[in-house]
Amino acid sequence: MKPAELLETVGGYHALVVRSETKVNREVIAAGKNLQVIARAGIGVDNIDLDAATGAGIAVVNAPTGNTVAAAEHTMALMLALARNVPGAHHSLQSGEWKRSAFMGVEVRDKTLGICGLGRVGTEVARRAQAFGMRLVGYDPFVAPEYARRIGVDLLSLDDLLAESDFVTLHTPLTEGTRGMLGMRQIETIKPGARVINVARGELVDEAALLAGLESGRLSGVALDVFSKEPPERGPLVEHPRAIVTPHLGASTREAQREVAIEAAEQVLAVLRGEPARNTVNAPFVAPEVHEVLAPFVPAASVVGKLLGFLSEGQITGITVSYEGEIAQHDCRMLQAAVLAGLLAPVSTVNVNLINAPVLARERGWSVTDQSNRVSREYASLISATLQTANGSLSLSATSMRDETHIVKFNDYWMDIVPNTPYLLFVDNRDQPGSIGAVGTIAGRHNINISFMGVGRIQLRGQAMMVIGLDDPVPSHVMDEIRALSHIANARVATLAG
Ligand SMILES: NC(=O)c1ccc[n+]([C@@H]2O[C@H](COP(=O)([O-])OP(=O)(O)OC[C@H]3O[C@@H](n4cnc5c(N)ncnc54)[C@H](O)[C@@H]3O)[C@@H](O)[C@H]2O)c1
Ligand SMILES: O=C(O)[C@H](O)COP(=O)(O)O
Repeated sequence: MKPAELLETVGGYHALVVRSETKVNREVIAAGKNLQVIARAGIGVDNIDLDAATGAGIAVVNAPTGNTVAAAEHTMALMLALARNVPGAHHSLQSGEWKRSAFMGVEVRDKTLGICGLGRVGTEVARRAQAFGMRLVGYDPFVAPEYARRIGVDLLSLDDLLAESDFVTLHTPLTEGTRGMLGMRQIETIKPGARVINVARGELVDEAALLAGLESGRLSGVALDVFSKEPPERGPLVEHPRAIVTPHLGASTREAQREVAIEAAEQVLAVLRGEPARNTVNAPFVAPEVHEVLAPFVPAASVVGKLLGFLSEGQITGITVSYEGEIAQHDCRMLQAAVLAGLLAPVSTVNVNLINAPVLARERGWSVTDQSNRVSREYASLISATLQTANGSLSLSATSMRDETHIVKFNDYWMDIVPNTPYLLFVDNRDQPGSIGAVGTIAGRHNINISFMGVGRIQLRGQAMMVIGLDDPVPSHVMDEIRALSHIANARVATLAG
């Protein structure tokens, strides 16, 4: 689709699947009112505005393994084409010439191949280059020397790699640390006669420096599959007789496209079903076995957040979420996000979910902290949150039993209520005969149906917390009537419906 057509169409869809050419910018994301997931049928997500997607609560997933071999094979194709001048010789013969001496090549055997980035593609390139009898050196500060040794690569600094390599191939992602990693200084000091291959990202190299290297003769050749601007302008680099260029074909094999399509589609389905997707780029990955343990606590976490929001008074400054028991054995960021989403959804105009809730909380300047305790004395698993506000703090704890959320503690009051009514009335009262009846009488007089009631008290005839499940809303004048009762210190209503 052309950008204008995409903008016009995207609003009608829940999922968008793209390759690198489609720019999923802020405008597209804003127009994608129903989008829940953007899938990149490939690796690089530099064409997707991740901040905008995260802010809008849209999951971004990629397919990082399906095209690895295709990219590695294209690298080998370009390396051999550079060594043997294949495109130039082909072009010459097709234009009627028979020039054998003009296309004298070099062998790759016994040559040094410098691999920058020893990830998936870099590793596959190393395996294949070994079969050609090449000496392998690598630059990747993020892999262990033991790993490099296992794949037959000697780790070097970038400068040493450039000084020793006959062929240099780039396989890093584009990051602020890798942008322009082959610049003017590197090309000026690279081993004389070196050949450079880039099947990763155009911005990793300074294209003017490459051209200068070709023109000065420092570089014997360059092979580029990717460009800082795609398609690139025609010009001296793209048209240089010792440059081989392909239009971003690294992943373009039938096999790779089938694999990345499957990888992307499976994850789109997972996100739409509310299950964890393997390669979510803008949210923490939750392994299926961990998801199984944590998922039942998501509704409990969300109710805790929602109730705290309704019950809090005064400016919110921060929140502490704690996990006890079995859930605390796992990475609980998903539950923290559920508490925050529960808290933020009723007061936000944007769709709040597990993806954007932490970002939205940060944007409000809240301090969000976590605590884990693998031992829970009262429940197999317990999730609690304490909200810090300008007026003090407020805490709630919940668990999940028999597929139901149970609110089991409000501040210091232990209780056990299942919040399955549209409204919950929290009443701080003095524990004395007639106090429950008085509240019930007011509700009855105003035709407000009570579904259940629970009481938590610290000591007999002391302060107590009454929690009443209601089927009907409580108008403000009725709340005033309840608050006016002599034994009532405060009363607050929370809406759970919707
Ligand atoms: N041309 C194509 O069609 C095509 C196809 C597939 C992949 N790619 C590109 O190839 C690149 C590699 O993909 P991959 O799947 O191997 O990624 P990967 O994440 O598996 O590996 C990248 C490696 O780069 C290393 N790295 C990160 N920062 C570095 C730095 N500053 N210096 C040195 N090393 C650094 C990482 O430690 C990692 O080992 C990506 O840019 C990807 O987008 C292009
Ligand atoms: O990042 C990638 O996966 C590659 O650059 C391939 O991009 P493509 O899907 O547009 O071919």
